[in-house]
Amino acid sequence: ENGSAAAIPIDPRFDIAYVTPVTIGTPPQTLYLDFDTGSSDLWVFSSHTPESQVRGQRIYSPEKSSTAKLLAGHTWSILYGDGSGSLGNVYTDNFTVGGVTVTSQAVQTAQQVSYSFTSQSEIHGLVGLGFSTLNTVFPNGQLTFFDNAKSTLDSPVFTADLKWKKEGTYDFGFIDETKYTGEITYLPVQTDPGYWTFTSSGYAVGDGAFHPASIVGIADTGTSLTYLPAEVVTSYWGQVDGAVDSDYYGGYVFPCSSKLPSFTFGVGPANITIPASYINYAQITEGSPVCFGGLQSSSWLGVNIWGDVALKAAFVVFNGANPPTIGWAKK
Ligand SMILES: Cc1ccc(-c2noc([C@H]3C[C@@H](O)CN3)n2)cc1F
Repeated sequence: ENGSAAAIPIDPRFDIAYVTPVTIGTPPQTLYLDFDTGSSDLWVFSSHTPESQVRGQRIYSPEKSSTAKLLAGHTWSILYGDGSGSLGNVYTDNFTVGGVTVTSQAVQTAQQVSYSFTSQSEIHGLVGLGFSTLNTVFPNGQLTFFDNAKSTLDSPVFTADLKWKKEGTYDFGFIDETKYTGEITYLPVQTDPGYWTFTSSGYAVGDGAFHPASIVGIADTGTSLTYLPAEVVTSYWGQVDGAVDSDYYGGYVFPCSSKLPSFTFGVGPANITIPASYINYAQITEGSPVCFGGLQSSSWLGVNIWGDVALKAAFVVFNGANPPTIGWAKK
């Protein structure tokens, strides 16, 4: 059975993250989770999360679900790129997204969450859509929702149609031709260690010349911004008067009044253009004349990350066939 679910920006001012409604258990408990192609744990705020660490989030209570089963002796612990993290134990239960149901999905219940999760009341947990090799459950790693659902889908794919400051969609099992224009360009995916890793064929700043290059990076719906090699972001921000790479603000900032160039990245023989508006990410603080860039250096990360700032400029197909591929189309 195929499915489609909303990807809702959690903040109307800037696209810090997107959440998607899911139901867990019997009777169904609805939570809004952050679908993250950059990790592979499905975890939720729960009745096991200390009240001091819960601030407005909806919780999953396995003890109220007749279909919940404790996965005895199993624990998990995960750390995200920004240093946040969570840990806990594991149940299996019915899990439904946009009409697609997995009857025995490993649902990781949080017994601890870091402060950045506690302070983000709109995110009630994560659904990892990376490869299951990244799952942190011990002693037996668990399968992602997509890996469990794959065999029931018409096609072993899911697509991301994220939007700028608007609600987009995640589709499961099919490719909706109305969501993109032109052709989808498919690229090979390196699945080791478990990210959707692909190689971009280069970049251009604004209407400038295209620079052929091999930029190896991950497609990561759970990361807000896009992080690329220093020489790429230096040539981009070099076109913006007053832009500086600020230690104080932790990245490239620029005068909010600046006219930014767009940014184009190669996907095989094709390309995707990120509009300037997506790169004018947010004011440092409400009303500040200083703005934070959506394109940042990956130098300190050790990996290039095509996060939401790039993904929302495209229709992206995560093809879980063997071998997996990733498809990019304009929209
Ligand atoms: C509070 C909070 C913090 C981080 C994240 C988060 N989710 O996905 C990711 C990226 C980074 C990489 O680890 C995998 N994908 N980061 C979500 C949060 F709600």
